[in-house]
Amino acid sequence: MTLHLDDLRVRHLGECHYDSPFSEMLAAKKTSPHYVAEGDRVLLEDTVSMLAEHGLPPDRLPSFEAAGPRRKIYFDPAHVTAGIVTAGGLCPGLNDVIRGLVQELTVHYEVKRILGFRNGFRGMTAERCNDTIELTPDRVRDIHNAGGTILGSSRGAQDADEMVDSLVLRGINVLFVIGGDGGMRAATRLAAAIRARGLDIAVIGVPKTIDNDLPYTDQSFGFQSAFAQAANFISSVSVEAAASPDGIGIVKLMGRHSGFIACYASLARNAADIVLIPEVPFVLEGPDGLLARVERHVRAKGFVVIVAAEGAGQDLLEQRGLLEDATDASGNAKLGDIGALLRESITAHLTEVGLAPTIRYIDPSYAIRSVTANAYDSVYCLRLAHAAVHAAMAGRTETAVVRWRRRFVHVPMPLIISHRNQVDPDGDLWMSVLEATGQLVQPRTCDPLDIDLGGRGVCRSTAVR
Ligand SMILES: Nc1ncnc2c1ncn2[C@@H]1O[C@H](COP(=O)(O)OP(=O)(O)O)[C@@H](O)[C@H]1O
Ligand SMILES: O=P(O)(O)OC[C@H]1O[C@](O)(COP(=O)(O)O)[C@@H](O)[C@@H]1O
Ligand SMILES: [Mg+2]
Repeated sequence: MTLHLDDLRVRHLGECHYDSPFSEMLAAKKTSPHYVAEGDRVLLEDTVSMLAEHGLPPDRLPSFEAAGPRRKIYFDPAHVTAGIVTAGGLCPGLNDVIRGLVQELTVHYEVKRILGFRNGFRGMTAERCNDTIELTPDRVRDIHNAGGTILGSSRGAQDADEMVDSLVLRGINVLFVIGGDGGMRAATRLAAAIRARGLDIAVIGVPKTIDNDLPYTDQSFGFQSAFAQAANFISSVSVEAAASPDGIGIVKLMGRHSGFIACYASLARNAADIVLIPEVPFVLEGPDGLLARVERHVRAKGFVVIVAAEGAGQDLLEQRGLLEDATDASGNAKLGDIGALLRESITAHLTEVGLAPTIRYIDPSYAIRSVTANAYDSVYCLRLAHAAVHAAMAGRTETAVVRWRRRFVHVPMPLIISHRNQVDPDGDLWMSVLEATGQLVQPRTCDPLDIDLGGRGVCRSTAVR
């Protein structure tokens, strides 16, 4: 999709007339390698060839508005009531973002009232109209020490008009939505309903996804903490598989349509022989199939470690009638169990060829996303929260704050949901995975002499990858 400068312009509620608390501090600031001045923009693309292809002068090149404080703001902070909602699956760092929003709103902008909606958008329905928590600096002081979200979260559709009523009822004029693709879709619809009624309410999104499936953002917050946790399970399964005769280690990791967690967790340990992701189809049978590859690994080095994203191989499950055509409350596809299919088909195949496999299968599931944010993600969450507050106070709306090529920028919300971020099979991440696992080459079988000498471990070097 080719984007033009105008596609990347964010919506404003109106002119900014109030002095911001940062006015003086910003007066002398200019763009530098470490700062983007408020009037400057950040390029969408970063290679010479992509930029040259546009054939445009620099000020017409597709670019994002820089995030950060403005000298003038739209809202009078004394008249702001802010709302915060967390939607969709959990992700490390949700509490860090909530805490950062509350601290920035109160400390610098001196906003007096902040309400957190309970249990996602559900808390914004007429039925649950009192489902809010008053958020104060005291209330949020220690919340980053726990995973999850103090507000709760949920899936399932809500009526946009009902949610607008709920905002009006509470006098909320600034709403922060921390959510994934579904949450950003809901926020976009909500913002459209607000616009249709001519209301002065800013809606700012902070994209959240452990799957890293939202575009126009560097790795989303919490992703690093989640894949670090996932990597621990790969280590466990590797140890188990290596210590078992004909050991088969399988780890199934979250990632519905995008295999980023599987890729990064595998690279973090560099212990996987095979990584399976939704973006790269594979077959089970035949000389190039997964089963033959697994057999070669087992014969070559005595064991094999497989990391599968939960969305991998769904076509194989469908062919076998193992896929129910169902969705969750938010309309997300319910997946078939690729881990079970691998476990069963590998056991059957290896038994048939005369091996005696020991299967070690781990599905850490929620254990990777319920953890607290690591230090890196905590910093990231805090800076996103600051950017979100600045954007809202400056009257931006239907806008997400993201980090793009290491700069914090504003992205129009419709772009964030325009497509899904996926691992590019032609990209350098997948190339790194192929290099690390050796999936490009066939595993070499051991020298018969090695085997005679009893060394199942003899070939456990990179030489047999
Ligand atoms: N297409 C949509 N239009 C409006 N609201 C949506 C849409 N998709 C999801 N939502 C709402 O957003 C919330 C979170 O969505 P969900 O897909 O469960 O998680 P996530 O935000 O993590 O992707 C749910 O309450 C859901 O109803
Ligand atoms: O929380 P649920 O409903 O069990 O869904 C699990 C799904 O949530 C995720 O963790 C994240 O999905 P969302 O970003 O849509 O919330 C997926 O990796 C996983 O498939
Ligand atoms: Mg989602």
